[in-house]
Amino acid sequence: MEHSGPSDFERKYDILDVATPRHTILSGRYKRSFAYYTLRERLPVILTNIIDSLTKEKDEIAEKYEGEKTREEIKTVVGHISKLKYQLQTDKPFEKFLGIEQDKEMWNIFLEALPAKCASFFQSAWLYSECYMYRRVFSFFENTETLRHHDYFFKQKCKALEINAVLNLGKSLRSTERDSKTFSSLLKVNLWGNKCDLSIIIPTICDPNDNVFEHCSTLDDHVLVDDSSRIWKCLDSADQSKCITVDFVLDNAGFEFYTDLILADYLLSKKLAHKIRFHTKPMPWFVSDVTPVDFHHTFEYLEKHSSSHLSVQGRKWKQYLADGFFEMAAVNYFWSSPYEYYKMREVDMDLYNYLAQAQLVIFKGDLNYRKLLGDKNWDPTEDFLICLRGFQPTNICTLRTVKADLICGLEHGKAEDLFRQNPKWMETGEYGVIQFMEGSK
Ligand SMILES: O=P(O)(O)OC[C@@]1(O)O[C@H](CO)[C@@H](O)[C@@H]1O
Ligand SMILES: [Mn+2]
Repeated sequence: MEHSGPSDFERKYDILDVATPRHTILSGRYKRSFAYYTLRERLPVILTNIIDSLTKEKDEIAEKYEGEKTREEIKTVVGHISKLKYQLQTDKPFEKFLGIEQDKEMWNIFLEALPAKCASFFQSAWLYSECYMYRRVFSFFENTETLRHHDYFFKQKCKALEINAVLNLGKSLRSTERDSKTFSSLLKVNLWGNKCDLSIIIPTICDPNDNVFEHCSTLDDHVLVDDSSRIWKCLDSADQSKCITVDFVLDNAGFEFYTDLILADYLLSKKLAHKIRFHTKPMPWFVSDVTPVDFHHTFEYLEKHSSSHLSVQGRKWKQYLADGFFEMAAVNYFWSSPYEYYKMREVDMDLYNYLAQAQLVIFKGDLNYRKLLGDKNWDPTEDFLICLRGFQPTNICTLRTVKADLICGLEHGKAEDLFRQNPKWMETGEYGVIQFMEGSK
């Protein structure tokens, strides 16, 4: 096929018809990157879907909030989102936050520090553009009078909870032993729970007919790094005379969060931990991420479920919350900032020290992985320690299905094999990693 020259868009916005060069920050500048595809194709659709849901549900929303005033504000917000979509599609520069955003100082300091030539959607690091878009959308709602608490992703997150896979998993949980093999199986169920991410709808293990445990064991050759045994040792050998805390930096609501609760329950019931702390997002984030409302809604949903498997779990976990064995950590805006985690000490030392109290911090999902590594096209065999660039508050691990084109810690030749099988293997969620790093003493 004759190679067609650069399109007007590529010429106008200086897009290079290449994949992301090795050791380079992921960016929409590289046409053959997942960043470009996300910015060009996926994010405009996500913005359009928000506009559509606001338009279709305006009567229901007006009813829920303040009638005519809310209708007017929906119109205003739709206008803002339409303008944001235009800015995204024409590579406009990021704008400072000028409203009542609680974290606007942190965001404006970040935006001011960006070199002007890298401060627009396609010229910036993909991570910054994507975080900026979701943060900007929420600012339109938080600067209204009647829509400040409206979660425009809530219905989709509820659908991700009300699926048979939750019931299937609840039923398929056998009596679980306190051993590394069972622990590893539960880590893998949790890992594959991350495939259920609403920002990209892919054939997932949320198939209602799946027996999740059996399905997961067939995927073992898709776990590209498996540090399960090191994670087990980190917990199994912990000093039981101390209060052993495990933190979950959560990702997606729905089935994935249910698998987090299953794993958390196992850690408590087998005395691998005495307290579990959950970190949520302070606003609707990347479509599926858990907010405090989603967190509590999940417990209510389970408790009221017609299946005794789920209602017993819901009651037990609500009691864990009441008794302090489960704790939802205080909302922290760092989790909806654009900052990579190696910058946490500089930006929020209190959070870094808070995480340091835990025996283990479990980072869930792909966006957390991108922030751990810093959205850089590392050599796939690069050591996880190098990529973390000093972010070692305590022992950490990541449970991540591969949904973005960056990875580290692979055996030599593995990435090349996978690219030969499918050049898009890093975008499908078909592969995953369970990576561990000791905390720095
Ligand atoms: O953090 P999650 O929910 O696992 O995945 C989030 C995410 O990977 O989904 C999209 C597909 O890659 C990206 O835009 C974004 O980083
Ligand atoms: Mn997510």
